[in-house]
Amino acid sequence: MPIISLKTVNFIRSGQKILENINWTVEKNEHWAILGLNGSGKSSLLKLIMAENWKTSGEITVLGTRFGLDPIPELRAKIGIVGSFIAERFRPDIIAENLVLTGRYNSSMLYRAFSEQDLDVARDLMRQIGADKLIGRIYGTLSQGEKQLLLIARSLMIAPEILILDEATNGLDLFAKERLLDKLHMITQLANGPTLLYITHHPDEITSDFQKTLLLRDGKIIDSGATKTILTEKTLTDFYQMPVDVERVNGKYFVIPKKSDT
Ligand SMILES: Nc1ncnc2c1ncn2[C@@H]1O[C@H](COP(=O)(O)OP(=O)(O)OP(=O)(O)O)[C@@H](O)[C@H]1O
Repeated sequence: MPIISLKTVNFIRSGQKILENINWTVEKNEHWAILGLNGSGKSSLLKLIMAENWKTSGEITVLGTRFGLDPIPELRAKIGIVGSFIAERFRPDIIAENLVLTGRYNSSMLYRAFSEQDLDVARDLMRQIGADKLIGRIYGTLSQGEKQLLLIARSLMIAPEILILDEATNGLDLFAKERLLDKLHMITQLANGPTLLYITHHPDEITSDFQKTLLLRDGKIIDSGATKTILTEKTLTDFYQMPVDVERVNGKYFVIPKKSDT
């Protein structure tokens, strides 16, 4: 049974069709990249899956929860999210491991009493993903890359079944980006690790960890399937509606707009 199923889903706001006729299924441990230009509906799609947006019509089932029929709060506790709209929710003076611990309560502050043992669990998680140097650091003083790493540790606090990364490499330099992709690779190797949904503008970030890719344009799925059949010159030229070349270097896909002769 798929862990995510969307059938003829539409999402309309302010009279605008933001997502139209979305049909998509995700199987457990099938990691997906979602590629689209600005405003194509990528964030709206992930917010639908997390029930932060509510569908206008169609059927959505995520981890066995049928939207509109089953309770949603338990579902949210099974989905981890990393993205700038989460990063902005924390006070700059929060200590790194305390921020990681907030993941357990799906909140941006620690409202409840917590013990040193609780913080040890958070610290262990930070060590597991190679963020040990951040233990004891103040969130507001961290670099973009360090903040992203912390948010990944936070999202793993609940051992999520689905981990959504929304433009997680925003603001990262070349090497920090590579380290983050390596961390994601580590996560795909975890026993009982989450299924990843990786939202990006950049095809070169779609590593071999992402077996499937979905192309979104103007709120519609233009194509989806095995990454190697999607990230081709023909499919991407149709998708971008601009001629592009696709080059593979060290297993990465680089998409280069073709220059016109004039
Ligand atoms: N609640 C809303 N009301 C009105 N319009 C909305 C709403 N939410 C999203 N939109 C519009 O829907 C479109 C898709 O937005 P969305 O944020 O999903 O795109 P995106 O692909 O994530 O873009 P980006 O790559 O720029 O982050 C945009 O034109 C946006 O302005």
